[in-house]
Amino acid sequence: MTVSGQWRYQSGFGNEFASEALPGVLPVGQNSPQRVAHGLYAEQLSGTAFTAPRHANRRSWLYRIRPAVMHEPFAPRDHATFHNRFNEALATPNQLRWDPWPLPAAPTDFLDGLVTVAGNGGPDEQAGIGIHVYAANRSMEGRFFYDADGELLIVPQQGRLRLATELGVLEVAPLEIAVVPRGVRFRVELLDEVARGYVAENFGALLKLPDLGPIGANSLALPRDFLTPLAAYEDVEGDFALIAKFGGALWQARIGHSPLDVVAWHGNYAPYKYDLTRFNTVGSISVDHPDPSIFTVLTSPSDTPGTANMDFVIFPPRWLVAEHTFRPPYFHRNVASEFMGLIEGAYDAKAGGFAPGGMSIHNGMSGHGPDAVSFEKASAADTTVPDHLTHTMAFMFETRKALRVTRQALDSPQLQRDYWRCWQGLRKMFDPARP
Ligand SMILES: O=C(O)Cc1cc(O)ccc1O
Ligand SMILES: [Fe+2]
Repeated sequence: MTVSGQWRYQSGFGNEFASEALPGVLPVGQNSPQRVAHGLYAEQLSGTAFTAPRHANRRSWLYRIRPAVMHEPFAPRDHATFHNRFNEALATPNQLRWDPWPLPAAPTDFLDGLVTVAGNGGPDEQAGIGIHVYAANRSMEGRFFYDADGELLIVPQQGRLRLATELGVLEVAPLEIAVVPRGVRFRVELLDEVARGYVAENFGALLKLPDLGPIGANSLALPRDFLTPLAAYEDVEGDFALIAKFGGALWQARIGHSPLDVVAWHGNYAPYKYDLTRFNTVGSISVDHPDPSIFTVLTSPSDTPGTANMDFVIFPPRWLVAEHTFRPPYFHRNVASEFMGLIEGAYDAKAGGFAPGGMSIHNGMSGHGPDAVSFEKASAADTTVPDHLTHTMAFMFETRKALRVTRQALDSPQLQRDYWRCWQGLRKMFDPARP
């Protein structure tokens, strides 16, 4: 299938965008004219309550070939591995780490290749996150998906994806991320042989840029580096499937046409992508290791000020210059819970065992930090010279509630049952006589 339109983007975060794949479609001075140009239908897609304060209000107007309601009834549909059942096992205080998630042997598309690893909260609470991995070797064909339960933050680790969405086409490669808003219908095509990555399903408030406080008006992720697609549509009929995630479960309906039929749209509720290598990383130029909140790309606030429903945090290449400082991540226990993934390279707190495509979970108040080898190395390092961390990109989905791990993730052969041992070599060094 081909999509008509242009593969180009509009820049900015949460702007009032406007885009036409055919000129003259967008009505002027109103949103819902009696008759839309070219016989299109007008449809609103709301991403926040109608009455949300203006600064937080998100919605778009779509001008499309057929309204979204045109499909046959939905019926529940099984998915063996993608769900929101976060109470299958006790929430564990154990530190957990997994080897890279395996690539599929059988033909598998993005949707079939989704595996739920952990999560908290859920769609009914409108709070919490689902954490999933995907591994695929073919494009979605003849089917379209939307998630009514949360927005999807997609973090490719291997292989480029083309996300053909109602609002246009996004191409994302490893070291880029994409966000598909709640409700937006899309198809995932593979641009390489295989694709693997991570997905956060955000049930809470929409992801937004963090406040910068005393950092000032710039730094971290810059709004103009976020890219939203131009309108692009396909006018295709056939026997297709529309798959919805609704209420934590999957549903499927027949649909006689491609729902990616939006010829023009305007508004501030739309998918976007961001190149992580654009992140303007800020850190200490004196002493000590700042808390990783300084590396926040996007945050979903909770109802408690300063306490996020989820943060998306990255650990990009950077200079470490702090003097007489233990430079890697410190030992710590965190009130929040941390899921980490690795896109490329190595992570400076883990000398081994944390490989690209792998992941770890350190739940609230569970001790963690550098492994014994990393600790020894950083304790002996010369901190009068800068250290350049290159070719590395780890990330964290941090969330206020404990991460409840799914049965399939706990039982998987990828789980490193000896992870705890990486800290057991930390030597007792205490000696009251030692300076
Ligand atoms: O646990 C981790 O590796 C993530 C992390 C990194 C850091 O630099 C400080 C705190 C923290 O939780
Ligand atoms: Fe941590």
